[in-house]
Amino acid sequence: MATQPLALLSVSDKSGIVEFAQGLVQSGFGLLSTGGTYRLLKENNVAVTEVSDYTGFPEMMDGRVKTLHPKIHGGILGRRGIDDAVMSEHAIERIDLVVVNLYPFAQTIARADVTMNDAIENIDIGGPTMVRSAAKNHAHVGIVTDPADYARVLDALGNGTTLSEGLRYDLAVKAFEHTAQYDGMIANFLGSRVNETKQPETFARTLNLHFAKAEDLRYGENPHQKAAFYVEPQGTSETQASIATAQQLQGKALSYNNIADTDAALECVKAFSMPACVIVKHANPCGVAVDSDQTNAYRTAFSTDPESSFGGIIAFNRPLTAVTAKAIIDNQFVEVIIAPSIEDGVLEITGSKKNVRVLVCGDLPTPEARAAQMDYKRVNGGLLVQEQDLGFIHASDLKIVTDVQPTEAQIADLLFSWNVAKYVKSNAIVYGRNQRTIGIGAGQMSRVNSARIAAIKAEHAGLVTEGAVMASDAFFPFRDGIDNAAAVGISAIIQPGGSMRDDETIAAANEHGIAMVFTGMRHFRH
Ligand SMILES: NC(=O)c1ncn([C@@H]2O[C@H](COP(=O)(O)O)[C@@H](O)[C@H]2O)c1NC=O
Repeated sequence: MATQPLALLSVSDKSGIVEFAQGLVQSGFGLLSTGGTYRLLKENNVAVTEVSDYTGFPEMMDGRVKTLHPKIHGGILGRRGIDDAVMSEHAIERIDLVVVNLYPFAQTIARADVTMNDAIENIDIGGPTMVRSAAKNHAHVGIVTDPADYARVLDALGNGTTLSEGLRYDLAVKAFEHTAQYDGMIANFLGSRVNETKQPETFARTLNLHFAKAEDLRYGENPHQKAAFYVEPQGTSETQASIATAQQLQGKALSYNNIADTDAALECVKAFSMPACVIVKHANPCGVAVDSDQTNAYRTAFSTDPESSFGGIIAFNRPLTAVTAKAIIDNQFVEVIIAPSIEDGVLEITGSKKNVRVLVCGDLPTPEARAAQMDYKRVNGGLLVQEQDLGFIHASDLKIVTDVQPTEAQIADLLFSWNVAKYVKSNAIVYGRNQRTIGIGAGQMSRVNSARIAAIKAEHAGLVTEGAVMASDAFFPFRDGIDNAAAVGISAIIQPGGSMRDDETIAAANEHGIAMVFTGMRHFRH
């Protein structure tokens, strides 16, 4: 074998590998490679030796054993200056650079028709073993696991075969992150099939999550708390149009609370198919409106609770127009505006207030096409995991339980208010009319108090509750909530039903001449 340093190339994703290999040869490396990678390089006239020729062992067992050989792992793991004699005794050459990406396990298990055998055969063994060997021995060896790094590695090599200590360390950390994610996926897949029939279950035996730090934040919920924002690596989730993938076009860095509130606003506005505006303060919508005219939607949402909207987060489900941007900037102090996209001229307008953060998130999925992600809530010593609440109610799902039947307009307003209530912290009461909120009562320990607060807020904003509809995220345990609604002129109510005392609340609604519908679905949000 040559005395020049060797690079070992063994990749499943072969994009860019030929050009990278050519660059490595130019830099002075001799190349070793496994079957498929070897053939591709050969076809492209790159000088390369097949691993099996170097080890003297053929690849065998349909590729289960290719690189698992002391001449490979000794060449990667050998400590230069300490293990030289033993390497030379066994004719082990130095392998100074390892370029490996792994069998496509994620893509394999994403297939609807995947079998257990497909999954097992796509568990890479030799690849991670080389990745880990090289990463462990990063004092001497470079490890490249991501084709996106080929260019910077060639740049860093210049015309030599040595990478800086800093780059080798960085690549080694990346390599261990890669194998950790890979093994986590395998454990999640197999661990959700531990029953006798190996049928998939929703929750695996252990939960292995992989998030990458997007940024350190100035502080957390409060200035004395340290914080950072971690996001799902792209391509590992079905997340569409999210705060994690949104692009910030203007304004200073988002804070911890900005991120949480923008998420709340964006997820709420996704619930509407018509043009809508949601204004959020402290994770609760404080004004929501649907209107074919976006500027009207904003003005109406704002008028629900101008006090709370001050310093709020505003989300739209349609491209932000310059007219709406001007209406906002002329009207209020706003922390964040997020929309699928912005029209020409918006940034000139919002830029007049330089601290206003403007984000675009791309097109939103339609309300019913949203894919449920998992929701995580940390408790001391544990993690609560559930599916995201994407339960959707149509007019045909409603059960009318009162003598008075709701009108079509009332049903439209009931469904609108119900959609808002889903995003309000429990106990949630939403008064609405004409596709807009009139008053919102959030986060109270008693439902009747949320109802009182919604009425107080409406009055405070100069809005009339007489004739409005009311949505309650959970059933009324007593008739007092209905009596309270009647006292402020509520004409129709939407609630899940299911209380022991449903008869009493239905009787109360009948007494007051209020139409009431049950959804059969609860939307607690804690
Ligand atoms: N078994 C082994 O010794 C082995 N060594 C390398 N691999 C993988 O084989 C793939 C490349 O194969 P090929 O060059 O034959 O297309 C890479 O994803 C690499 O991670 C192996 N495959 C699976 O474990």
